Amino acid sequence: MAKLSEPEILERMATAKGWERHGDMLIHSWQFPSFRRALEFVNQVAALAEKYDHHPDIILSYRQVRLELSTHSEGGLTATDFSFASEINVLPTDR
Ligand SMILES: C[C@H](O)[C@H](O)[C@H]1CNC2=NC(N)=NC(=O)C2=N1
Repeated sequence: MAKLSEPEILERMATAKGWERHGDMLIHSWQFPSFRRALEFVNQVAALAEKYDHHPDIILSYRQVRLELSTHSEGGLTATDFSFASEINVLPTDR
């Protein structure tokens, strides 16, 4: 999976709702009603990570979850990061 060019990244950012770009990373944070809910969400993300063999950095702080997506092997953002972001965006986050 090739590293995306700057124009390709900018084009895809328009569809990555809620995600912020920080250099070579896509970042999104969520606040959940409880630690249990935050952990459930992390477990769903972990299942996707294993399914797609693509593993975001996951920061769980009490009720808050922050995900950082990047393709380490390419040293940048690839199409996989953007498809992964879309998959995460359809997970329930306000249950
Ligand atoms: C062999 C396996 O495909 C690689 O180690 C994968 C696993 N998950 C990964 N996840 C992410 N985010 N970047 C990678 O480069 C990566 N490499």
